[in-house]
Amino acid sequence: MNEEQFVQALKEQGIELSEGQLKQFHTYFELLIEWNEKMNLTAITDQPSVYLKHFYDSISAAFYMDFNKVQSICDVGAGAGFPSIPIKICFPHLHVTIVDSLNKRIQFLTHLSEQLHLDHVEFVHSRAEDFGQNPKYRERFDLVTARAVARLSVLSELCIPLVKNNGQFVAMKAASGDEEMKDAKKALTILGAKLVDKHSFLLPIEDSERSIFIFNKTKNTPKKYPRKPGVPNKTPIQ
Ligand SMILES: C[S@@+](CC[C@H](N)C(=O)[O-])C[C@H]1O[C@@H](n2cnc3c(N)ncnc32)[C@H](O)[C@@H]1O
Repeated sequence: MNEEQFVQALKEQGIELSEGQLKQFHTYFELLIEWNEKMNLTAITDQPSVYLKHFYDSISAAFYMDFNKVQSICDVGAGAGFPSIPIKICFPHLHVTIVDSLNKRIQFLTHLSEQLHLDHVEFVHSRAEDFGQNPKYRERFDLVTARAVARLSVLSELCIPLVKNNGQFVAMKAASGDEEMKDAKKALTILGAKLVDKHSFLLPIEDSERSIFIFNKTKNTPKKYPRKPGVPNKTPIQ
C-alpha cells in the first residue's frame, strides 16, 4: 500500500488525512526503520508493508468505533506504537498512555513522540500486571487497546482492570480468534466485561484476515486482578 493508496483507503472509511498528518506518518516510517537497525522493533520494513500492516491495520479499529467520543486510551504492549500512535495521529485530541515491559521500545516511543510533536502522550516502562495495580491507572481509561500481545484469556486480565466502568477494551487479532474467545469467557465474566461486538475483515491488497473484538466493562474488576507478573502467562483464569 503506497502513500496514495493509504490516503484513499482511509478516505473510503471516512478518515481524511491532512498534509501534516501524512507527513507525521512519513516521519514515523523513517524513524521506525532507522531505530530498527539498532533494536528489534519490527520484522516488517518495506514502506508499502509498514503502511498496510502497521499503519492501516492499527487505524482499522476506528472503522468500527467512534474515537471522537473517546478521551483517554491506554495501549498495553504497544511495542513500536501499534495501534495507538497511528490512532493518535488520526485523532489528535486523544490522551494516550502506552505501557510496555521493554524499556528500549519506550525509549523509541519517547523520541518518536518528540519528533512527531505529539501532546498528551505518556509512556510507562512497566509490566501490565504491575501497572494495572497502580491506582493512578487502574479503572481510569475510556478505552484500552491491545494488538498482538497475548491470548484473549491472558490479555483480558492485563487490560480490563485498566478500563473505567462503562468503558471499552478492544483486542485486535490476526486470525478469527473464536477459539480464544471460548477460552476467555470465564475470565471476562470474573473481570467484569462482556463482548459487545466482533468484526472480521480482510486487509486490502493482500487479503489477510483480521478480527477486532470490542468489550464493554460492566462492573469493577476484583482487586486481585491482574495477578503479579509471570502468573497470568502460566495460568490464565480457567
Ligand atoms: C508482539 S509485540 C506487539 C507490539 C504491538 N502491539 C504491535 O501490534 O506491533 C508485544 C509487545 O508487548 C509487550 N509485552 C508483552 N507482555 C507484556 C506485559 N505483561 N506488560 C507490558 N508489556 C508487555 C512486549 O514488550 C512487546 O513490545
